[in-house]
Amino acid sequence: MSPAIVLEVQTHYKEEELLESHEFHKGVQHLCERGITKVPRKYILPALDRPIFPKKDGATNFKLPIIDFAQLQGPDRIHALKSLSKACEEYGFFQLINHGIACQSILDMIEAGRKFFELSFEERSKYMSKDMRAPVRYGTSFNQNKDRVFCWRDFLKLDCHPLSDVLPYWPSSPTELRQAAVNYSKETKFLYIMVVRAILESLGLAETTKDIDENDGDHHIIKEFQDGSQLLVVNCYPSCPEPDLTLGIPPHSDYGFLTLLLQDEVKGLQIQHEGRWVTVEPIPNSFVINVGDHLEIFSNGRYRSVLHRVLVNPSKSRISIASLHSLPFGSMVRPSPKLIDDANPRRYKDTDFASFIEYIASHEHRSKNFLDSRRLT
Ligand SMILES: O=C(O)CCC(=O)C(=O)O
Ligand SMILES: [Fe+2]
Repeated sequence: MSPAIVLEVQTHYKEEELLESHEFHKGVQHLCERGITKVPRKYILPALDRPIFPKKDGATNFKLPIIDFAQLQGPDRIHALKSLSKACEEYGFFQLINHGIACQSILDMIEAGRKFFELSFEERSKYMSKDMRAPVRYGTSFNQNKDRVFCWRDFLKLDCHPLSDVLPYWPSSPTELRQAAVNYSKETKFLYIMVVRAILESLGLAETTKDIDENDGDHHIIKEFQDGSQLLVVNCYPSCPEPDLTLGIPPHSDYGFLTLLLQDEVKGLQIQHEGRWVTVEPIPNSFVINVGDHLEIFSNGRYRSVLHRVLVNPSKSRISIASLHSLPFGSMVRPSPKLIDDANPRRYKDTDFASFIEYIASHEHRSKNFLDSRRLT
């Protein structure tokens, strides 16, 4: 070992003598409040899993497809649906602009989320829970009960369905959090339903939105979407002294139907595209929307649930808010029969939310393993 590496390892050890292992379960924000200046070993990824930061002058020109929600609702819907379908097939992701949600609702939600992470650890820790189905859950890493290497993120998860049942459990501090999250969850749910309608239409499952309302057939399913579950996840990624040794969230795909993600102005989200990691540039007042595992299954593999991960920043902390939407807890997810024929045989087994929860609770995180377990070979 070179003297420089020996010195680095010694420094890591010294700082870690001050930390006991249970401290890692208190979260990254807590570690930063303790004043660490090095990433503890618990967070250091094996060399091959570490991110490579794009060189300043080597920034790629990657642009995620942009879908204009106003265009989707207007006379040019057919054209917008084609772009939507192309984005879901080729990227699994798109940015939605002109979505109609008031800027103030978005700012209020981000601000309330940020304030939650500024509370004292004692206050935050009231919401820690190992129960994956708890209506509110404050925690850290990806799956802190299973992860061998921790990741550099703390989270607050708020179950939103049905709102009247879960609301009394949500944090009462900061005082504005409940109201901001109620408004935000209702508005994102409405937007989600509108996007689902467009997605069904783009898959050729209805000629027009009007048919979706009138035909019972496959489209009583819209009702199922309306009754579906919604989870708000406030992700907090404190600034990190050695961002090239760790990740905010390791590569994963989202399990549900669609995720509507709000990122603040600090970039960090990367998606896997054509075999490389590309950074999603934040567009102010837009949503990043991605296809989840359930939509990949429902579309029989036509729309892709794509791996993504989060880089952390050496000087800025970052907040993102993911609104994860799925079918109701007990519903079966299966390829739509209309998308299966001789040329496109069924490619996935039926699945339900309960088996997903069971799967992740008992497996260490590894990329797309849940979806892989549902594939018919
Ligand atoms: O923070 C981000 O940009 C992504 C978060 C994410 O992937 C998730 O919450 O599933
Ligand atoms: Fe995700």
